[in-house]
Amino acid sequence: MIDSEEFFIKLEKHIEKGLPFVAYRKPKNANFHQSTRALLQRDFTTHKVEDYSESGFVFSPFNDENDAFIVPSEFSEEIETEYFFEEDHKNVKKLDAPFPPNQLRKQARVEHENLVQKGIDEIKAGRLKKVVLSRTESVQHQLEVIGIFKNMLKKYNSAFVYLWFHPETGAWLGATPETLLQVERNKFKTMALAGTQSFHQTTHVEWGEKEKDEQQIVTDAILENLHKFTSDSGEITPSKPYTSKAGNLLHLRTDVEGTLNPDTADLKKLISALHPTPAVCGIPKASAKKFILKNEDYDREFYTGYLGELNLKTEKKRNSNRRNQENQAYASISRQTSLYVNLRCIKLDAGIANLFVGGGITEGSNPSLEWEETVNKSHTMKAVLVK
Ligand SMILES: C=C(O[C@@H]1C=C(C(=O)O)C=C[C@H]1O)C(=O)O
Repeated sequence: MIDSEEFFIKLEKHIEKGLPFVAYRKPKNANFHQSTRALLQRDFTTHKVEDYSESGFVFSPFNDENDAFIVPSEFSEEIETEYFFEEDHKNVKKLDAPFPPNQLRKQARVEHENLVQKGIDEIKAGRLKKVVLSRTESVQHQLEVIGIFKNMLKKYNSAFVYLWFHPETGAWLGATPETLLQVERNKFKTMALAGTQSFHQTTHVEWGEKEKDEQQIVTDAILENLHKFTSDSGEITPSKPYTSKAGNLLHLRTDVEGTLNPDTADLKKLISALHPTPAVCGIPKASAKKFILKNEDYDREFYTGYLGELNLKTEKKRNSNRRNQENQAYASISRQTSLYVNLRCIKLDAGIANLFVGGGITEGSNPSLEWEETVNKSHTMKAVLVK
């Protein structure tokens, strides 16, 4: 553990040199704050994931035909610090004023509503059941990259917050509420996250039939996709759907966990069975992906891809509430995979921040409300671009 000043100086030096690195913090767990960690690669070599036996931090695009990058532990310095604030409970301010002029927004609105309508038509024609459609928005920002990252760490305790830099991908930052997959030994966890509404001081809210249906579709698809990895000797248990807060938004969420059948569970196959999930792509997966690649008029790149620790050596902290014998087990070293879906993210270009926002479309979707949802989602990122 180093102090946070030294931690951020090390990141800055890496940025100056243009070397690949990642800094990140996992979501707060039952009020227990996670430390902020970084993997700082020592040289300029580009490493790609080959067979998912690698150890390090992976950064994978939406389109899984393209390569996934990795900052390997083997060639990196690992550092860790404590850096957190109790700001998460506050509402994220709506920041419409300083951002793009109305003219631009009108055009963007029409374009996004047309795209959503196209998706609805495709669903009504019976060719798709659900499709997630998105757009990008470019805004100017005044803060340098570490300042934006610190803002994310301050504001979003319950998200997975990261800053990724690689000379081949550029700088990306995000605060995502969505787990793709966590695996430790033969235990796994994932979630079905879909349905969105604004947060107004309470998480005790009602959900409409459209949101409940949409979220159930995602849960069912995840359970079905995982079945072959858990059947026979493994098991899988979904929670009841519940409301989960993410910045200024609420989502409907089901946690799924279980044990894997060691004969069929292979990390590469498991990831490709899940990614891209119906929470960011659609159903059926292949046709939804095709529709997205053809009809969205920009390249998602790493937005709605996944990222996180891959087979990373982790020393479990002792838990003083447990009996001695169990403490022994909890102090052991294991390999952990902790992957998140790359949502609520920003790609930085000199002076410009490109934001990415989307939403799930089903037969009952309304284009104008879908536009509003993307505007609400964009506040998560806009709020960290200002002082
Ligand atoms: C696609 C995004 O979010 C996804 C879509 C959601 C929805 O349609 O309600 C909710 C959470 C995410 O699974 C995004 O944030 O860009």
